Amino acid sequence: MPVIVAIDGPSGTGKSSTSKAVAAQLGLSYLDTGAQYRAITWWMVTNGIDTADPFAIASAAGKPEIVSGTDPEKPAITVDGIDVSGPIREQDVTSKVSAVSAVPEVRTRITELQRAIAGSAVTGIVVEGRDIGTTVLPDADLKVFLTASPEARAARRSGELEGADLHATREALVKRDAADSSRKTSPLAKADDAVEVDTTDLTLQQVIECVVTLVEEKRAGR
Ligand SMILES: Nc1ncnc2c1ncn2[C@@H]1O[C@H](COP(=O)(O)OP(=O)(O)O)[C@@H](O)[C@H]1O
Ligand SMILES: Nc1ccn([C@@H]2O[C@H](COP(=O)(O)OP(=O)(O)O)[C@@H](O)[C@H]2O)c(=O)n1
Repeated sequence: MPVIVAIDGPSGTGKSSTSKAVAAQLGLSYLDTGAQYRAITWWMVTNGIDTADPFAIASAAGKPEIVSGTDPEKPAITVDGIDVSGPIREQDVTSKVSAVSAVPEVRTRITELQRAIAGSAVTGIVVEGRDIGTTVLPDADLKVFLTASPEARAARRSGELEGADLHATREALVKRDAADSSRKTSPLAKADDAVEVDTTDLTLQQVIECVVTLVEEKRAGR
């Protein structure tokens, strides 16, 4: 039976790094759902859609064709055949993604894609995001909710960007968490049956081992 693992949590808690490593170690597929929301946001920006106008976003939501790779060793994402893995990480997209992903028509479209990808994973899949355990895959075999202090998350994120200001990074993270947690449609939230792991004082390796153990316990029926 394929194993379905949902990993949710705010930005910088270690979802992507942990999910990729767990999937690679256990021979599972991997899906970065944040990259899909970033990709649709990139398309809106590139096509001159006003990201502050939910009606404009809603009417364009069905237009871009988003294709996600599921190999944890080389995650890939294209929009209308264009590789957008670089551009979707740029500041402009990061600052607009919460507004775009709050639009119900966007979420319906992307959620359908996510369910189709998860349903076709032969050995199973690790899917990471904000609403995977609560909305996208409520019947997942294992749900993990990662947390970490805003200070630790900001330090991790600013470590990735040359010349990043720690204070500004922290403010931007907290603002995005608030927008993602307060939207009406499938907000960032811990599912009741998710295992919460606070990664503030854990190394990435410790978090990976913890999640691998949880998956193995589930597979063994414990
Ligand atoms: N437990 C950890 N301790 C220290 N650094 C970490 C830890 N987990 C992840 N990181 C680093 O923090 C950054 C953000 O991690 P990432 O997996 O992208 O988080 P998320 O997907 O939740 O935003 C990456 O540079 C990653 O290497
Ligand atoms: N399942 C998901 C995943 C991401 N998102 C949105 O996409 C944004 C970017 O997600 P991400 O996982 O790439 O963000 P980081 O953790 O990399 O900073 C989030 O801030 C949410 O607004 C969402 O709404 N639902």
